[in-house]
Amino acid sequence: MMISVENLTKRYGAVTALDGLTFAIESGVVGLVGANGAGKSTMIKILLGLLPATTGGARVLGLDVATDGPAIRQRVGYMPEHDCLPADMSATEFVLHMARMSGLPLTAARERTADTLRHVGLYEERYRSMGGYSTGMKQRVKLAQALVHDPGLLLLDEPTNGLDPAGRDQMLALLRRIGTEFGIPMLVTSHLLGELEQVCDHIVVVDGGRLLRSSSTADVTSASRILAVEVDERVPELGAALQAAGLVVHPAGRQIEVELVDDGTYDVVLDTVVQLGVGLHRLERRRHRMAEIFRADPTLDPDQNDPGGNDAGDPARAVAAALQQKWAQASQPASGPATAPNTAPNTEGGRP
Ligand SMILES: Nc1ncnc2c1ncn2[C@@H]1O[C@H](COP(=O)(O)OP(=O)(O)OP(=O)(O)O)[C@@H](O)[C@H]1O
Repeated sequence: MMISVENLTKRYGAVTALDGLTFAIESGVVGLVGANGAGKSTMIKILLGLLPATTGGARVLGLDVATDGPAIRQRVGYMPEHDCLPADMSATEFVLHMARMSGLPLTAARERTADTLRHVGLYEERYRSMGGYSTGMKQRVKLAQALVHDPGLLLLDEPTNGLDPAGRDQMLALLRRIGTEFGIPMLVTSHLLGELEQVCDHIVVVDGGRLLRSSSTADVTSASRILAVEVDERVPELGAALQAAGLVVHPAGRQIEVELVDDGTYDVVLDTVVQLGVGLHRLERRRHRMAEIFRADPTLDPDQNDPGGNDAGDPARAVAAALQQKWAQASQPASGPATAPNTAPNTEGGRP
């Protein structure tokens, strides 16, 4: 078991940062998502054995956070949220220092430092002082120092914090590679659900210190009650014809999205396509995208709350009840066949 948390509560005086959380994660890339102040950093510090829980407990890689903190920190790589890099050191000096601190002998530490800096894409700049680094480069040094001792688990606190959209995408791609190619399990925190959806196998959502949901990404992004229809031509005419046939349709670029009423909806779409004489490329139930679950309510939309792709505007705190309802709606199994005949594979899955 990678992480198990049992009835975990953490209070700072009158502030309850974590409130009776229970969840367990076997392995893989796990996202811990919540608005700023939801308790994510507190959770990571408890998992590292750096901060005692008020009540309840947790185990990391089978070790008890209350008693095995040093052993956990030896086996786990930690990337802190805030800037913590000495400006006058180079990436090589710093990462080498951290490798030595974790107990690696000098030759092995030198080799691991060079390899790790290459993996995170910092090889060229490795001898420059970090004071001159961009935010993206600093985030990659922080990731490198977490990776350098070949940990059994990575705990990454807001690795995309402060990055522009391109920098975010690069960091997410890097994390995905570390998770899949190197097979290192990790817990990644973010206040942006949409970006965690891209890299995580499992998502844990916290709000105001309480657990809203812990489930696999595939469960959350279960099939929606929307049919995606793609034809080779005459898209607007098909939309109008489907509307005339009594269906609710939404144009979506070169596709049309049709609200699924029942199994008969498939027949109406197929008949209409045949009548128009156009070629059908795709007809299938679309999967939910996580960010979409928030979209109906702008205060819960992570992208709208973070329009510039940076943390200038903190997202509004999620409203627990509304959020829970949206999760529930999104994961309701819809009836009817998952795909219609003659459908192409669903190639979605990237960013909305
Ligand atoms: N040392 C502390 N003393 C008092 N309150 C604290 C302390 N650390 C955190 N808190 C409070 O606990 C709550 C959870 O904070 P935490 O930093 O864990 O949240 P977070 O989800 O990581 O948010 P952020 O991304 O902004 O760091 C917040 O209300 C915060 O103000």
